[in-house]
Amino acid sequence: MSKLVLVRHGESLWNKLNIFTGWVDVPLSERGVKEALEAGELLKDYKFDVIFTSELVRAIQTVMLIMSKNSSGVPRIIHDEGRMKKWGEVYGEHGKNYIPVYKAWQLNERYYGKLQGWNKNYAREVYGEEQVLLWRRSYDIAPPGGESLKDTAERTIPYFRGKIIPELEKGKNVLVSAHGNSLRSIVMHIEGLTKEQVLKLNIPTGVPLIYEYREGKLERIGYLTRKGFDTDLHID
Ligand SMILES: O=C(O)[C@H](O)COP(=O)(O)O
Repeated sequence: MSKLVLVRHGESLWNKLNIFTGWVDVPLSERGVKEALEAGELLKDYKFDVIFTSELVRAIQTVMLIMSKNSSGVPRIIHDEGRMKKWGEVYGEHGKNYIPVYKAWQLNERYYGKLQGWNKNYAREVYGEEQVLLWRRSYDIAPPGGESLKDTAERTIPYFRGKIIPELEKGKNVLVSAHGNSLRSIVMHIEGLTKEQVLKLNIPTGVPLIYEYREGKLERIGYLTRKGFDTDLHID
């Protein structure tokens, strides 16, 4: 049996300012750093064999802060090409003692198009509460020039099935660091949620969501909190 741990990055500087972020590459806020360290504390005895993160710095920071508390090994970013790949090779015994970290644009946040950089309250004033909620939470309504959750799923799910599931099948424990909406699309897929249910699914920042992989199936264990497991997905 292997484990899958999904984590949404800690609060970013633009989450704090309530600004649509999408693919804008902004870092964690101080609170986000604390959230990531706290997630690391909760996960400190988990053994990870492989790590996946989006290419955005807030997800990379989160996973590295988590791993700074973890004793399973040293995370090492795997680069695909050029000098970064060649000159980053490791020789000798430490060549084996690391946890590979794969960065994938497919796990990036939903592309928010023309809304990137807009304050969410200002967007509500201009377009109305209901419209903005549909852009943020509906399954197939895309924000202007951006991706709907369905569009996002068209890149996250093939990656999840093609790269992440095979690691679980090999018996590896996997940590994935990504974003509110890229994770909503993955959780929708794992849990078989309907379009109506996904509208109400909000994934909290920095709280690990744990699954166990058994006989080809992912079984939810729950959100790992200081008080133990919260088994509810909180679709209200
Ligand atoms: O991209 C963003 O602004 C956030 O990461 C997620 O935003 P949302 O909660 O509006 O989908």
